[in-house]
Amino acid sequence: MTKQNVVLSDVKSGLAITVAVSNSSLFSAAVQKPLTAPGGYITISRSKLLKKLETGGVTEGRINAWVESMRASSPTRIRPTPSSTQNRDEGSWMLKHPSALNMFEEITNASKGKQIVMFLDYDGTLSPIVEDPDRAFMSESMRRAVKDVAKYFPTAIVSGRCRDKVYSFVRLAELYYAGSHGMDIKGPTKSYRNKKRNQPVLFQPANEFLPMIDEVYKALLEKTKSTPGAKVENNRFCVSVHFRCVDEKSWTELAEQVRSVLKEYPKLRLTQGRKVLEIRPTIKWDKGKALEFLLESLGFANCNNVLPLYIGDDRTDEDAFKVLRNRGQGFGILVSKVAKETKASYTLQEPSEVMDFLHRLVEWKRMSARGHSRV
Ligand SMILES: O=P(O)(O)OC[C@H]1O[C@H](O[C@H]2O[C@H](CO)[C@@H](O)[C@H](O)[C@H]2O)[C@H](O)[C@@H](O)[C@@H]1O
Repeated sequence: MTKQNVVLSDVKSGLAITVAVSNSSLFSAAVQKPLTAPGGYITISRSKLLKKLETGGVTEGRINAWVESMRASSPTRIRPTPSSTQNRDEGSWMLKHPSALNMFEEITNASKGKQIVMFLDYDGTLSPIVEDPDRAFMSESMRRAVKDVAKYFPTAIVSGRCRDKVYSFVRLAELYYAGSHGMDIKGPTKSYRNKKRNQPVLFQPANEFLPMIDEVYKALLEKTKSTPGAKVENNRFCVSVHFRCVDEKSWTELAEQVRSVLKEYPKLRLTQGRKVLEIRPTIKWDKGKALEFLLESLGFANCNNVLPLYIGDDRTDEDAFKVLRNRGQGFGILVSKVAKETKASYTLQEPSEVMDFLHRLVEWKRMSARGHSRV
């Protein structure tokens, strides 16, 4: 048996991550050739995974910097008419990160002889950003586009949300789902082609943090209830504290409330998203690791015959863009209307452009399949 693939289980002990299940049997659902991977084992040591990324303590300075960066991107600060300097900066940014629609041929050319694997973030990528996180629905047309993509390419949703929640929005059983920033991974429950039900995959490296996350969720609910508009969302292996509906004047106060709760939990850390602070375990696991895990489990460990495409709009998606850059494989595509520091290669402006891109990919695949059948 080779050590080629990582297959890690949702074992009760949480982090004893060695699994005796053949990779190909776990991931056969939406996978096409050449995805018949040999089974394999890899053990990731508990200590390596649990190595803290930083001390759990979040400094006041750091919190203030996050609040400042949220303010900088808030509509009250963005000037409606960009100055010439801004125009120039946006122009050079677009040269560095051109539109994935304009570069479509380059992308498909790079995929010659390779299997495209599609990774999609949810909020701000498949659904537009809205005020109420519980109402971030995906349009029917976007659902159809994703469904079509998954007919041709293994497709995963990689989200900061709780896996069940993101599944309830997407509702496509043929996809892979990596919820809680990749800390909760499940394979397709339905094969698109033969509708056969498969054994779901589970990988939950932060299992032992569940009681702590639950506790901190309750503490945050209590602590922030005095701040109008604040919303605390339980994402199972992480917690989000939303600033979007809070008066900007109270952002520092809300951030301070978060910090005061967090200082009791040195094993948890904070990251920042779009008007949200996210609390998660200090394990070395993020969306980038989830991407690698899925690629390896699909049989693409150390392979040249794969082209991963990852589309996302958030800071947390940068971990995945970085992995693709470091591998020198595939492309990160950032969804953004404004210039941002990013490791992505290309950009799309908004979810409607993401849908156009998915449509073009399906159309291109159909055309090339027809072309081949004529030869
Ligand atoms: O990784 P993602 O799928 O992008 O999830 C990241 C966070 O997305 C959600 O919050 C964001 O979208 C909300 C709905 O549009 C919006 O109200 C909020 O301001 C955004 O930050 C989700 O609610 C969070 O739990 C996720 O962590």
